[in-house]
Amino acid sequence: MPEPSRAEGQAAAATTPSRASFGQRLSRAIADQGPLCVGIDAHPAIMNAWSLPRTPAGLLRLSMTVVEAFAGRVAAIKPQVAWYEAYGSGGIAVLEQTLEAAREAGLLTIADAKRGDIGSTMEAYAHTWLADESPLAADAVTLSPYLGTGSLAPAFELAEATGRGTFVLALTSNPEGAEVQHVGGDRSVASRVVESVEARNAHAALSTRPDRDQIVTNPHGLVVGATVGASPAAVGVDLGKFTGPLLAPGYGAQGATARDLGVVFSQVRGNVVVNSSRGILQAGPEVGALREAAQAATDDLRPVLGAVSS
Ligand SMILES: O=c1ccn([C@@H]2O[C@H](COP(=O)(O)O)[C@@H](O)[C@H]2O)c(=O)[nH]1
Repeated sequence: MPEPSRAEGQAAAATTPSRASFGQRLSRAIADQGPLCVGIDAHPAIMNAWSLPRTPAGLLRLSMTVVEAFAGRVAAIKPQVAWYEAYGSGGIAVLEQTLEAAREAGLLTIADAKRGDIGSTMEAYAHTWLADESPLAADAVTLSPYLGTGSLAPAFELAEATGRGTFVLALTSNPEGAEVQHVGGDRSVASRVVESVEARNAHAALSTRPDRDQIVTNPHGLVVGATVGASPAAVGVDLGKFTGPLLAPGYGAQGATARDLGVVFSQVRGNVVVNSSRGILQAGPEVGALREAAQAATDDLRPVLGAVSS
């Protein structure tokens, strides 16, 4: 691996062809395709339902079918990195191929890697997911702030330098998340994470609020589960004031509905991307059936989360 450093980010900025920021690209994709993000989760139940072997070849078939089915039809795809790592080096090679195929198809990718470590190690994670020359570069990566949001700085810097994005776990969709994220009441752990990510967006200084076309340009987003109900306000998180994109897992297989999303994101329009993995993939393996499932989800979500015209 080439030496990752702060200088690398600056060098990358100098060589990256000028393109819209991740926030802009995602916001436009949501406006054009709707708020759905299809997750690639090679869960055994899905592999079995698709009659795929649980091998790198099966994983490749699943992944390429998702890219073929959804390029130009959903806002983004979110490969769950854990299911690629589960196959060792063969799985990582498939992830590289998947990210490349999505890039060529013009489909935005969010690598769900949930990385977070001390700053020096974070430089390596940042390089892996966010450097132009990395075979695993995605449009954005999910990050865990458990070692302190400041420790994620190498990823924030490289994302800003290369026009990519980050999504930091704030209020996750699993019920156990509350035991850590809600601590502190209206000055909760989650609210402090949100504050730090917002400060980083202000530092990136692309914009302070959606412009009149509801385009959110800032690169750093949050993961806020579709299942969290009215808890953001209760723990001091005002999503209406947040200026980056929001990634909402939990719709579909985890039980959250469009109505639930309307509660969580009542103050937010236009910059929420909603993940559904098993809920969509269970319609496969036929491309037509997958597209129908995605269209039904998009039609369900658009009235609740679509951009408002100004
Ligand atoms: O808070 C979180 C953060 C990430 N996830 C991930 O999203 C998908 C959800 O899959 P479904 O099949 O739609 O339930 C999965 O990769 C999770 O690791 C999450 O669910 N909640």
